[in-house]
Amino acid sequence: MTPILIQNARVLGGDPQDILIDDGVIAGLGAGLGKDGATTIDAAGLIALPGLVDLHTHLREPGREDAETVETGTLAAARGGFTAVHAMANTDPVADTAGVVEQVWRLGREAGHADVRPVGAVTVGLKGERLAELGAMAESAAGVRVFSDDGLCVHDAQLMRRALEYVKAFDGVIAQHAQEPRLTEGAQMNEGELSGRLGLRGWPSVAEEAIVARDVLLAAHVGSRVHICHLSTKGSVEIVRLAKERGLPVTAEVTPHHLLLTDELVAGYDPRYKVNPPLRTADDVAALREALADGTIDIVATDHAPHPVEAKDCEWDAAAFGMLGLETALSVVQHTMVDTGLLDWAGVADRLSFAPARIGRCDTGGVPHGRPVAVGEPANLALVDPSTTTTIDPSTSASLSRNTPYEGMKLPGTVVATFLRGRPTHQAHQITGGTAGGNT
Ligand SMILES: NC(=O)N[C@@H](CC(=O)O)C(=O)O
Ligand SMILES: [Zn+2]
Ligand SMILES: [Zn+2]
Repeated sequence: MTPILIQNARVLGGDPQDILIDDGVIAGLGAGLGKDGATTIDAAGLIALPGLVDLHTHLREPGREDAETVETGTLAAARGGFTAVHAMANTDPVADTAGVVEQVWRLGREAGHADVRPVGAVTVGLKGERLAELGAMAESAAGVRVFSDDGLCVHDAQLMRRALEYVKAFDGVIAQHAQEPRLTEGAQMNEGELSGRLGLRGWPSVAEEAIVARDVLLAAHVGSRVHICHLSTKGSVEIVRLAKERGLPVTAEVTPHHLLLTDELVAGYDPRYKVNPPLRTADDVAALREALADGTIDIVATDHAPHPVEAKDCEWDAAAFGMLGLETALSVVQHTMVDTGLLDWAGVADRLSFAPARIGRCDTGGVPHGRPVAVGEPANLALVDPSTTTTIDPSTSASLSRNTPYEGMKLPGTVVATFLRGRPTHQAHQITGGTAGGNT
């Protein structure tokens, strides 16, 4: 492959530098680099970030290839600046065996748009009755380290304890969808004054917080890692903050939509805003932003949840829960965190690349992600233009689904290019500008 010389990129938002990519790795970093025969990219004004890592993606394959496939979902990932995604286990069949996780992992390799790290189910068939073959999934070619029944909560405390104990042996983590099922039967939106007015069954904050509190205590008791999926309430933030002050082994994620959108949007009964956990109040949003800024919440994870048109183009009650997220995540984070002064680009690199790779244990080993932008590291990179504004148009999405809540919204920032081990997996437009050194 021809070497690539990225010129004058602001690495993690710092001073402009050149990045030389050769043979899939970062071969040079500094001002005024030259390389005969390299393809050059003028990156003046662009931010260079480590390739983003999503700890929470629904790719829908196998089983719901009408909503998304590994191919289309990872293409959406590349467009969003991601070089690795963790594919949730709530597929059909469920990813609860070494065979299924290896199949998903292999499909990712074949597509080649982003590395796919399968998440293994905690319980057989997501039924919450007995543990799946966690060890076999960990030892499989997919090397699973993250286990989750996401979509459903592992609500049986004894099963949760056993799962936490089991994954300790291979440094795995249980990613919990924190939802007390008895407190959320038939729930349709955030419980509050508005749910009463709209006549929709409420999903109370305490249903999340009760599980977060329990699992933090269980993880402490067992000495094993728990990760909280899509944290959505101020109360959950307070519990995680307290747990971290005590040094307990807990990490947490927030989605882009919970950083931006509130339950007020539900007033029009538009199922685009139907998601689990539900959109909460402005007070919750403020607490989530603050927690992401101060590190109480470790990462942003998209919870990219594609659904076919018929699952969303219907009455609120009948509609599916979930929103697209991969292609818009960075723009929403820029809008809510960077442009508000809460986080700088180095912070964005941490919350969307370094930290998720550490939690998913893909920061070391054969094809590492979330590595520093430094000489000798794999050239997994995203180039971002923060000065642009785009009106979100679902018809241009790489996803097979269209259920974005941002349709028509103006959001800042464009992912101009993404590189996976030096190979461009996305280019917003032709960015290469000829050949460096000598004749062009
Ligand atoms: N977030 C959602 O509303 N839906 C997810 C499941 C989940 O993440 O809990 C899905 O699989 O569609
Ligand atoms: Zn979930
Ligand atoms: Zn999910």
